[in-house]
Amino acid sequence: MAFPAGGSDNILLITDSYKVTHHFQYPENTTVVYSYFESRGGKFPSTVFFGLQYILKRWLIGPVVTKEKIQEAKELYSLHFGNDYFNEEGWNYILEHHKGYLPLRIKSVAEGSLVPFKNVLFTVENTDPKCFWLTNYFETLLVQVWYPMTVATNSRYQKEIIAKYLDETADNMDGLPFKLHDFGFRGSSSVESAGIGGCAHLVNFMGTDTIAGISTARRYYGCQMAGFSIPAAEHSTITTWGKDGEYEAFKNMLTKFPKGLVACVSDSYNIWNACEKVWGEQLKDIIEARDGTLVVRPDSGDPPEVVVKVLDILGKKFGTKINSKGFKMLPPFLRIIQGDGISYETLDTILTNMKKNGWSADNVAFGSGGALLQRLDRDTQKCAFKCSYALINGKEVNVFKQPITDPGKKSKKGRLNLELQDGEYVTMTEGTGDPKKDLLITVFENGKLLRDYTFDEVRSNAEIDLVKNRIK
Ligand SMILES: O=C1OCCC/C1=C\Nc1ccccc1
Repeated sequence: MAFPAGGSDNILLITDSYKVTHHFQYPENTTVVYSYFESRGGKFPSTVFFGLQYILKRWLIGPVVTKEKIQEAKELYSLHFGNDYFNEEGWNYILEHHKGYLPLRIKSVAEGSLVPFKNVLFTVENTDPKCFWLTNYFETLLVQVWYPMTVATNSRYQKEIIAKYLDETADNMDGLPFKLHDFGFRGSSSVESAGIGGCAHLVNFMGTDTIAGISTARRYYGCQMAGFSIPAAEHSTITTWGKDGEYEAFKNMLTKFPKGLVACVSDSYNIWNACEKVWGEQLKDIIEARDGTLVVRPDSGDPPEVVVKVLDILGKKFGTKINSKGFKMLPPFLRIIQGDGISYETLDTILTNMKKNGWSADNVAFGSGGALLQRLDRDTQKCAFKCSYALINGKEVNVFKQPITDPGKKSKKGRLNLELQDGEYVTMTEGTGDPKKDLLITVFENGKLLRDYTFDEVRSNAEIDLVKNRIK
């Protein structure tokens, strides 16, 4: 998919106001500013690096600087500051000497990599000595990678929890890719965010209702179909049949979708009655004869209790079998999806209660919305972008901050490499790294994308090694 050369967006406006004044503030004869991005720590010990490619393709590749954009920015910043701070000369230089392509080099760890915090994830430096001021101009945009990275990370750690319970209570792991379904489109702050976050979740899973995420994977990661869904009811398609019409509504679901998977929200009035009487008696024969699987969806109540109670009722009505790990399984034509109150924090409580009551994790899939795509911020993984090196008057300077008021905010010094030593990631600082061992790959240089990851590659890099992770 060719990308519009710079598109219609004005990249000169995609920054923080104060950065427009920073070209005045560096030392005289600064010719290189080199900065890096890291997770300093936070909720999860490692981070799935993902989403830089989206930002590069969406905003930075091609001749993104034009005469018109310079003019628009000049006018806007003059009004915004009430003064003439805009670096017109600097941007005209990029237009004239680089034909509007950004003279930057960005090196990053492979997308999908799981990297422990406090390791360099990507670096940015100017490739033209006159454009020292450009490196940090794009901090604002590049640091937004915190979002896809954090969604991919949060989603991945939920995958590890589910994998653990499947390992302990299921015959195999085959169902894992479809165990956490994205319900988060409506709870996202924008269609663009849903696309980015929805795509990030699909690094780890194959089930989603967030179509925007599918579109993002198609357009930015070359993946024709990154996720799948099935016919499913919502409350309106049940409640429009009336309080006394739930049997008709449910029967209609089974009639209109006679084969394959079909999900039906069952808590509109009384889920215990729905499971016991409607699914368990009135529609029992159709369900048992059906060439497919009915997925019952609770959507209220205390999740650990509700899931087990629904399993118990359906198990009593339809029977159960004990699997190879000694846990109960519903018949193959019956499953549950719990799409309410699901998050990294609550998954374990539900799965442990199921296990305590003898139920295999394989009976249930989960849906997650706001917690999956929205209840995160840049601080969740403490993402930061800092200058660590500069060339001033031809002299190399290792640049750093070390606030007396927060040692945790100390930044790394010098040029950085990311290396594997005894299977562990190590960040080499102050230029001590071996370039031949550097895992930071040049993905962007002078407006060109040098490495285009496929979604399959990203997924492969992010794969959970179930043997390595086999939780004892
Ligand atoms: O029940 C289901 O079974 C599996 C397919 C999706 C699904 C429900 N989707 C959904 C989307 C957005 C908000 C709430 C639910």
